[in-house]
Amino acid sequence: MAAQDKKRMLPASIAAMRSRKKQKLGGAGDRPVVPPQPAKTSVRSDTLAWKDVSLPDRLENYEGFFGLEEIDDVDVMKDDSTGKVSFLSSKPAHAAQVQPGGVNSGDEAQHGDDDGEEWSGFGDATQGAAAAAVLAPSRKVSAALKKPAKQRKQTKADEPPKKKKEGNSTAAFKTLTEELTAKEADVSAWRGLNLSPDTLSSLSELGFAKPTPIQRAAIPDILAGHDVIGKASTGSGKTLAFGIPILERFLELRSTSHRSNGAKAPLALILSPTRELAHQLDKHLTALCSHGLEDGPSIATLTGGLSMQKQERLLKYADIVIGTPGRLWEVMSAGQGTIKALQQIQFLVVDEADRLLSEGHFKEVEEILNALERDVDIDDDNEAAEEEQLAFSPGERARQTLIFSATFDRGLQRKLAGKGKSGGEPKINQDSMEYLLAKIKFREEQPKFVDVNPINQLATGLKEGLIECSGPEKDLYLYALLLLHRNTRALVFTNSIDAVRRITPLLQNLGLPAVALHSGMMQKARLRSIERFTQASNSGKPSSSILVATDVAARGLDIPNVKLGIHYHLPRAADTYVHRSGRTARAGQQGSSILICGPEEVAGVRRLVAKVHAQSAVAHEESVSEAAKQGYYIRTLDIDRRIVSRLKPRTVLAKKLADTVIAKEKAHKADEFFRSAAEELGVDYDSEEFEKTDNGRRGRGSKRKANEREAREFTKADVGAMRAELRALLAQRVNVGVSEKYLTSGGLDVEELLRQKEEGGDKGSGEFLGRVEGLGIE
Ligand SMILES: Nc1ncnc2c1ncn2[C@@H]1O[C@H](COP(=O)(O)OP(=O)(O)OP(=O)(O)O)[C@@H](O)[C@H]1O
Repeated sequence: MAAQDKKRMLPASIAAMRSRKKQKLGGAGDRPVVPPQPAKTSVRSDTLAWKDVSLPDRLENYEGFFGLEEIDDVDVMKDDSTGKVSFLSSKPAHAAQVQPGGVNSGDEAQHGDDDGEEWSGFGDATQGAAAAAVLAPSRKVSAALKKPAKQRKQTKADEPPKKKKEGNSTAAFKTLTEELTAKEADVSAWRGLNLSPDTLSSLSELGFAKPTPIQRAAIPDILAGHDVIGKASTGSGKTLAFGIPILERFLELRSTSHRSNGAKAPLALILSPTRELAHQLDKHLTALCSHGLEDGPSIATLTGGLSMQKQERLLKYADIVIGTPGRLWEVMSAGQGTIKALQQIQFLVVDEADRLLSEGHFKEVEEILNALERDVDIDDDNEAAEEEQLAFSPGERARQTLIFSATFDRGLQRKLAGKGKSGGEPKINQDSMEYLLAKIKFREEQPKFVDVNPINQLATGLKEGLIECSGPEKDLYLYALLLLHRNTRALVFTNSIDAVRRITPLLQNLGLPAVALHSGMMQKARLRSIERFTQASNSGKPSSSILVATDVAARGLDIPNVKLGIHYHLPRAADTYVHRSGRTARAGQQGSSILICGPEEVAGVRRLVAKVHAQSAVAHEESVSEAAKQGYYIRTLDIDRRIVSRLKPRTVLAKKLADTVIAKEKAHKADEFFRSAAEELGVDYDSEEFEKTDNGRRGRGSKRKANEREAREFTKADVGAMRAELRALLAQRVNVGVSEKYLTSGGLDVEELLRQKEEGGDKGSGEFLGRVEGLGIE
């Protein structure tokens, strides 16, 4: 951009600055007091020491804007009557030409003479700081602000962040790490993988005596520099299957490279489909990298819901970057040099790859993959800097791509395993995993496909069963199941946020320790829920904790000792069933997965579960539907319905209470909304009148609306009375029909009932308990 162009644009930018300043100061009369300053002389704008301001890497939306310059310590004077502007500086720039008479000449002069109004910056600065936008030929002009450097709040922006120690990132996963920190183990079983002493000592401290099958199979291939697509059942240690080789490479580079403590290009980028999983990955890798290591890699986790500035700062100094696609793309697009830094990663990991493509992530994943390609976004004028940056990573090699999941689309699996049908290229569905794989530039033509569970996608310690009941009875059966698993960590899956919002208070009203998790919650509340859920039974003796969640909790979450997964709503797809069920029976433990189905859902769910079990058909080249036909038949659990029906009055009341509170909150919010809308329009709003009009409408949801209306009309006293009644019901013993022992408000005395059973007590009660606890399928 020629100096001439800058000069001609300045007046407009100053006008823009001036009008903003007026808004902020409320006119000249409100001008802040300017402290004494060194003598300043008038200089020409084009002779000032303008400095380039670095801009975000991607500027698609800036409409021709291609440069920004700033200047500090300059006062701008404007004559309101003539529009004439002059610049006063205490330290004229190298080439600054002081003008006789103190008035600018050149283009600025056409704005008239100076009448002395002093422009003193933008309100919170005592010294003016100006910045001029340098534009493309469209000649649009705008102005931007920057406080003088010395006045900028002393943030730690320019300092490398303190290295995160294990446990610092989010309290939510603290307990997870604590549980990881078991006793030191003999790690001789890892020897064959040729890991460094540092990594072995870390594994020993974590108590991981031997590699899991996916670790044993994938680590050598990754260390040998191959691209790897890894498939293994849920809870089988996939995180460390890619985490250990990343740590190995870090250690290798650390001992030979010029990596310093300053800003650097990251070594690995890990994409995660959910925020919770991203934070958990952080926790697992932090645990791996901080045990037994003096100076391990720095990890930055970029997820929505938390401070973007802080995450951007951490990113500058990170060796390993973990991110959800939305936030990562936001940071990449807005950052300065972020894309270039990320283009230098040596590992790209796509965790839970199939999920990344669903639920609206696809576009961002595609953008990220495009941007990561090295020939994209290279600024021609800046080739030298580019080369310098690329040279920064010593021994740089082409990026390795690692893709992991417990579930891959069957057709793709066959293809990856080299069993794909020969013949013409099939049309690739744009939302498919295959499409993603086509987008990724693997370093090898054929990535290694490592499948350690070709036959079984589900953990071996998992028991499955279903409970059949009518739709409206689902709450009742859920309550009964949870009562029967009183001292258990249980996860309840629903298909909607509304259901989580309804079921959580319902269970709480029934005295159960339920917490909610869904994507509509604030990020901090999400982490708090996981923390509460995780901590509840870490106190020593078993105690129950219940997480009611949408499928945001279905993938990857590694919460120890979850013994029961309940599908309150049926999973919509086979892979969702696998991942939901995979929250239990992890790392070789036992667990149960129970589906609560309406009568019309049973046939479909049987097919879905059979399909999951029929994965063996893929391995054996049979058709899945054939295998499903003769294959796995999920058992219906035999619950004593008479006993469950005795829990009905309390469940109905607890539901009514929960619905009342929700309806009142909803009404309050709607009322606020209409009131402020009416205010804006200048019309009267009468909520009762509005209600009457609304009542007149019939159609879908009118019964629900009628219930809501009824619930809204309950007074405080009504609600109080309902609570009292519920308390009384919960205090009553529920006769289990055949035993001296009862279900009470404090829950079920399972031990006592089981003891009775063992002692040959009443068979009926024991049957009820025994069948459900053991799922009747042993
Ligand atoms: N070698 C090992 N020995 C013992 N435990 C291990 C080992 N490797 C990992 N683990 C533990 O196993 C648990 C499950 O690991 P991880 O979360 O990596 O499973 P995953 O395969 O990624 O599961 P998902 O498919 O559900 O995401 C974790 O608690 C982890 O600490």
